[in-house]
Amino acid sequence: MSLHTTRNLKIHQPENFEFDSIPDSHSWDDVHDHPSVEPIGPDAIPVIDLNDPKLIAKIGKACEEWGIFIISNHGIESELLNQLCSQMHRLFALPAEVKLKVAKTEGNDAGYGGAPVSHFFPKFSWSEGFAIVGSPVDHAKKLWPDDYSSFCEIIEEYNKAINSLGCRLIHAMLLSLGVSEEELCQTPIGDSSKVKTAMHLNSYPACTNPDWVLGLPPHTDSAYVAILYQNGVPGLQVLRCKDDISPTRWVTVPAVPNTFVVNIGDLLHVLSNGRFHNVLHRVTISKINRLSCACFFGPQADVKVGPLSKLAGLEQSPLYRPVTWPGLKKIRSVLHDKALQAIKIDSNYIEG
Ligand SMILES: O=C(O)CCC(=O)C(=O)O
Ligand SMILES: [Fe+2]
Repeated sequence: MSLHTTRNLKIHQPENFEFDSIPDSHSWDDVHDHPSVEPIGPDAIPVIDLNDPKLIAKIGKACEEWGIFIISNHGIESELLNQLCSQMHRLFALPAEVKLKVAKTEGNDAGYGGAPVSHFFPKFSWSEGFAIVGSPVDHAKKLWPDDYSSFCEIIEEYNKAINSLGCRLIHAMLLSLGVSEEELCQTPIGDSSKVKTAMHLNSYPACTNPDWVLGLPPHTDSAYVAILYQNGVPGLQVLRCKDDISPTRWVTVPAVPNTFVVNIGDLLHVLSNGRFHNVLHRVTISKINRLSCACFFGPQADVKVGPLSKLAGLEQSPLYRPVTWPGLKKIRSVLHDKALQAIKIDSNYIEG
């Protein structure tokens, strides 16, 4: 088995997902640290219709209580989603040596490899990924020298559609926090020209014995918000902490056709002064190949994000120091899940 373990490419060659038995390198000890439960009863993940007249209130409640929700009636054509899915199949079906031509390199977030979060864990994830930041054309030319344009066209079309959906959702989230329509454009997050996206295509190969493998280990996302398309195969789980009814558990997010999953990342948790829940999530594996496309929305590199002054006013003091998106990613690359702790107003952490 050939393992690629350079800093940005913690991944093994894709053809080697066909193991006779799960090797120790891919077998996680703590997959069953908490029970996995179905999304029913009090654990039913909110489903929000974007045409709902009570949209703002429902989104605000879901962001506070769950940090994740499913959206329907989003207006993105199912034909475009099918085409995106076909392009993802086409990409991940390429021979390993072709995909490795576009492997991520030091200091470059774009390209083929594992998720950045993988480096904190001793085991390998059962997944491969391809990150797109800006145009994918240079990478696509290396992958399909004679036919790269169909991939780029679909990615571009999807990017446009998901961007306007993302900005619409961010606006609704800000309105739910009490920011007025007039104030929206004055905040960097409310000004859609200042919102930046990154797209992660993920493939989670089928596994005959999936009980002790993980597609992605537990993590929060650094961005404001992520919008996830999944190919009809469930796998994503979110952590719900112990409450009056149940112990701490992993709730499986359903894969409802023609919907997207929206989850809150660290930067919206900071901006909302801790009101919105940056939900911890992971990906489990099944006997069916799963594909997903996660689009992350965050501020331009030079924008500092701190608690909205409206929320961190007289009644509640600000909890966090302002931070840029690259700044937060850098702190996460050192401190992993303690990064937000480090930017708390009362922390002594000094950025290196
Ligand atoms: O594939 C998924 O369901 C989730 C992906 C994810 O969490 C990520 O890319 O950060
Ligand atoms: Fe994530």
